[in-house]
Amino acid sequence: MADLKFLLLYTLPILFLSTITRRFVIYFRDRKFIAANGCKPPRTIAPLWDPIFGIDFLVQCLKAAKDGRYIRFSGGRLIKYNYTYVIKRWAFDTIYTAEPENLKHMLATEFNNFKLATIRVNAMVPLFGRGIFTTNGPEWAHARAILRPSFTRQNMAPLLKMMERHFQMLLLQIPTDGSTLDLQKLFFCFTMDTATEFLMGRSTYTLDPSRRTEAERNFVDDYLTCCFEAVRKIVMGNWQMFSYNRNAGAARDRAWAYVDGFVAVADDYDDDDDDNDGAEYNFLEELSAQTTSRTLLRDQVLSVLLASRDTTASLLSSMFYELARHPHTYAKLRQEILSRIAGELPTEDELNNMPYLRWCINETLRLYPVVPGNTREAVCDTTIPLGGGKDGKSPLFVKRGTAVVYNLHALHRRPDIYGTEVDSYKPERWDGLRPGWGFLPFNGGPRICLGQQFGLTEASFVAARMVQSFEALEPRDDEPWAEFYSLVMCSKNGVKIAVTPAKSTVEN
Ligand code: HEM
Repeated sequence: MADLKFLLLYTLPILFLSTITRRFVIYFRDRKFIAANGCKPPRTIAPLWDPIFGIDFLVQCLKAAKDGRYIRFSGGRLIKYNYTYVIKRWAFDTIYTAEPENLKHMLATEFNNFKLATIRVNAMVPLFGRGIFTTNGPEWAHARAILRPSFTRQNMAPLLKMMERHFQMLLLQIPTDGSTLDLQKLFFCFTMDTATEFLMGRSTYTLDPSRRTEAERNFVDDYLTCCFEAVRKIVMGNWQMFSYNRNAGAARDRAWAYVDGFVAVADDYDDDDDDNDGAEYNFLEELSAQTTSRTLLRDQVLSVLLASRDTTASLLSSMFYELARHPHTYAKLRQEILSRIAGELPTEDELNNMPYLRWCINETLRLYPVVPGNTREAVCDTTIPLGGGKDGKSPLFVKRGTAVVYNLHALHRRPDIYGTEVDSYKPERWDGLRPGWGFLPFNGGPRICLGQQFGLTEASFVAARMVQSFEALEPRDDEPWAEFYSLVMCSKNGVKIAVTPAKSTVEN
């Protein structure tokens, strides 16, 4: 009884007072910071029916995601709210932006003031380990430093040879009798096969069942289970800490064990080794010269697999979705490619010197950014340069821990950067266009995509080989574009087309 009296008389009031004092201190500290940095209140605070948890906004997001239009929905809000707005909930604010200056500030100029979103890191680390894609600060810098040499020293010739072997398998899956195929499915298999061979020296052979073993089949299944689980956790946000998925845990253990097998023998690879599967280049072998930590090697391999496989497949799928619907563009692209490399395999130099091909790729990445939405979290009290004040031209205060969400759907459709008809697929708009921080398919600043050149070369190679192999494409799907958005964005309905084979093709 005496204890309760003590609690009521002293402890609770002290707790209450200290909370109030802390709030005051933070409030005045924030005011001082805001004044010193010239920050103004947000130009736009999006209205919420439920200002406590923002349930109404959450329901709208989930409904849009279910209908395959989440990115269009969230990008549309940014366009409506002048490219930067704030959602204020009881416990926290979130800032949304599609302003090039804000992005440059956050991703480059003030890089150290922002980190990857905690929700993403918490969702992915248990499944993919602590690789470049899931870490921040010195741990990320170390990962980037040991991975960079493998990308900068890359001689693409052996990789193009490897891609051609897998492309031959892809060709065998394409019916030439005018029947319908889903090209997206094939592209995702192709990039799984090339990425695994590039990274571990042994392909998963999803396009070549005659060479695929049980181990590869299981690895692909387990890897996909981990990807789905990561997305599920990201969608659950902070509630993910209460979720437990035994199947995903078991899939993770098997996938790690599979990669560990390659890590263990990385030092022993040589060109004549059967285990090396005839691979002309081995990433793990290169990487093992940078570090002896097997865990680190495995985590980096899984991170790069994640970063490379779905991204390139998504770009190729969206590109052929549009090319099948724009026969004139396809004919023009064919003309460029055949005029330079009619009956031969393309080299890296040739691929890098075909302007129309690059315009088609850029236009695809503009309309269908592979990673269309992303988030950074403030690691300290900081600012972004635009979005404050009545005209939105003043800096906006970003409190430590606040998430800043950026959306490429809105950024890539800004009429002030891209002119008219921003929703149409027009590769010609890239003639002389230099959008700078208004075009961010590979991100920017110190965390810019490490595999940009690899991804562009692989996409260009496959596009050129498709164009050499097929005279015309025909869309076989009347559905309007709907997004399937998991770790990357692709078409919910696949890319259903039919092909007309070319009269003459490449002699291998
Ligand atoms: C069309 C193809 C690709 C696109 C559009 C793309 C896009 C991106 C984007 C947007 C990021 C930043 C993600 C973030 O910070 O949240 C990123 C990071 C990364 N990408 Fe790519 N990527 C592509 C292909 C590749 C390929 C083929 C590889 C490897 C072979 C690769 C390796 C990486 C790595 C290692 C990172 C992490 C960089 C870091 O955090 O420092 N990417 N990529």
